Amino acid sequence: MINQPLTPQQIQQYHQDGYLIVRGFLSAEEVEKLYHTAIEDSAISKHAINVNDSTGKRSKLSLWYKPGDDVYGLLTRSRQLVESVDKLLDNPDSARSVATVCHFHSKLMQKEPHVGGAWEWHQDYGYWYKNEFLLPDQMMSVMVAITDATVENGCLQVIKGSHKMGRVEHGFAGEQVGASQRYVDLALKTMEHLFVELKAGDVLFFHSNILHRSEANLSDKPRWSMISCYNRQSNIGYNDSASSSSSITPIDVVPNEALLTWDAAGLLEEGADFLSKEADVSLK
Ligand SMILES: O=C(O)CCC(=O)C(=O)O
Ligand SMILES: [Fe+2]
Repeated sequence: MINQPLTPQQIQQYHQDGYLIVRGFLSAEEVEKLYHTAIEDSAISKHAINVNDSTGKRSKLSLWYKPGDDVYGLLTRSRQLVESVDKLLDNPDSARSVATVCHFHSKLMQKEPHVGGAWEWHQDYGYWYKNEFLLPDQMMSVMVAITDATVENGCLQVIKGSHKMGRVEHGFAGEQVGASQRYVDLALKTMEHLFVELKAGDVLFFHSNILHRSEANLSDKPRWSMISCYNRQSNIGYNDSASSSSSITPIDVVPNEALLTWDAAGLLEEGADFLSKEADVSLK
């Protein structure tokens, strides 16, 4: 894992564009460990949820709230990741800073070859608004590429700078929540539409209000990624009961080397708070 703070230029770029790519964030050895766990840990497949897109293609994801001592938990809790997030989130109380970064949830996105479905244009805050979080600048997502993500296998797409629009109206699109097509079309008149291709080990930080989508995976290659969502402790989700308050519990930060050197646990079979589809208020 790289071991250096984000630069002022990177921070400025995030605020301007609504996203920031950090290439080579993870080493090949770290990516290998994450990939093998994704394939081998039975908790991941056991708790996978299928989400259909509007054409009936199926995306698989496993979502959990409390980050544990498994390799994914150690990554989301790593000093490098948490300090980077801290630099990017709005901070009402600069004195406390890193100690106020919380983990809302993480999900392992499994876009399988030929099967993995598309995601409609949306803002993550389109979902989270329904959880009654009030402050979108205190929330963000971090996508870690576990495999290469390309145009062919359905990489993420963003509308650069669209986070500055604030929250856009969302409605249902199949089993997903989608942003108002009218506002997406208007945004695309002046803002740049970009395909975010990532190499395994690259990391994409993105604002909760940036408009993003992805296409189905029509290729022979899997597109796996982990998306971790972070929140500042001061931002209370008043309708966030499902997450047993993980979103306002400061992260127990671990050293960067924990991912490779600690004796990682499995993703807990029993008692781990994986999401079931029925429990998600933002999908209702
Ligand atoms: O994995 C993707 O392509 C997008 C998923 C996404 O945006 C989400 O789950 O909020
Ligand atoms: Fe999203």
